[in-house]
Amino acid sequence: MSDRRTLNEGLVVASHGRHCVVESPDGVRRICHPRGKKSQAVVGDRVSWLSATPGQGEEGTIEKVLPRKNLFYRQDEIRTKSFAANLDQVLILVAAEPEFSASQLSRALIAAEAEHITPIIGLNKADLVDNFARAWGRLAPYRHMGYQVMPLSLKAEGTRDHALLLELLRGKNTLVLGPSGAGKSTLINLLVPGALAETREISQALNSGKHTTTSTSWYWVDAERHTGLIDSPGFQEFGLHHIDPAQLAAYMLDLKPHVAQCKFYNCTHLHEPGCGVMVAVSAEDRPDAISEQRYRIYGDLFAELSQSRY
Ligand SMILES: Nc1nc2c(ncn2[C@@H]2O[C@H](COP(=O)(O)OP(=O)(O)OP(=O)(O)O)[C@@H](O)[C@H]2O)c(=O)[nH]1
Ligand SMILES: [Zn+2]
Repeated sequence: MSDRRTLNEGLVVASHGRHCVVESPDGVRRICHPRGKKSQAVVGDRVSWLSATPGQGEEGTIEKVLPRKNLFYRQDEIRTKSFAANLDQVLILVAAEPEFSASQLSRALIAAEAEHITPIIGLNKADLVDNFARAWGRLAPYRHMGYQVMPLSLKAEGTRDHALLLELLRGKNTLVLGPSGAGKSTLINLLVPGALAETREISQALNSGKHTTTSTSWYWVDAERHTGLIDSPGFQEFGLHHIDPAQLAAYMLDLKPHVAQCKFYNCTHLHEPGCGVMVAVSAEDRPDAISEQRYRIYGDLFAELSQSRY
């Protein structure tokens, strides 16, 4: 008997450990299993999949992952990498409180720059006036280096933030990242009401009985399925193991323009004479000065990434 199953295309909308949920162009979702190492897919991947052989129910197998535009790397726990593919932008959500970590924020921005994904920073809880002002001040270096920083008040009555966010996201695939308590769930519930509860149920059903780890999930904001929102846990440990320390300064947009001034082409910007980066640190008379804190983050990351190479 010949195998008359046909190859289909689909989008990976969730990953639960070994298996994925693949959505067909008609919107039907089914569980698919990767055939081998080469067909290990992540959320956002376009894949070719085969419908199930008799006896396997409605499930399918992933035969091939189609070429990716980009792949967003980060590290959840030690050694556990997780990613999303084919992103247009990353919305990094922080809040007036709890106080955000500049180091975590910088790591997320570097990961995005390394894959040519546009980052946007959202600062939530504008209603907490004093803390908001402080957090807004702490974001000054990021505004100066050209990032869009959006003030948000996601819990407030009214539709202002909703409309602004819809405009920002329209027609794009956006990964939402943020530390615990920043308002990620609030944001997703605002844009895709009911989605999170549904995901939790599916995840529990798939992992019946087992400890359910939250996983990366894709949501459609619009009925036409043009605007994708990807929710991904794990902002705390942001591993950048894939980044070459020699490239680090190029991914930090406040350091980048100064690198060209360095005397040595392989300058590490840590101790070399004639370093263009070092002279710009805290050079308050200059509009393109690098803040002490950002330079410290650079030094810490450089050491961390250099160590993981050996
Ligand atoms: N004051 C204020 N509180 C907000 C705002 N938006 C969200 N919150 C509150 O902040 C808390 C955290 O919001 P969540 O949406 O659960 O945050 P999260 O990022 O999903 O956090 P995790 O579930 O821990 O990952 C909740 O108590 C929200 O009600 C806001 O604009 N202002
Ligand atoms: Zn230098």
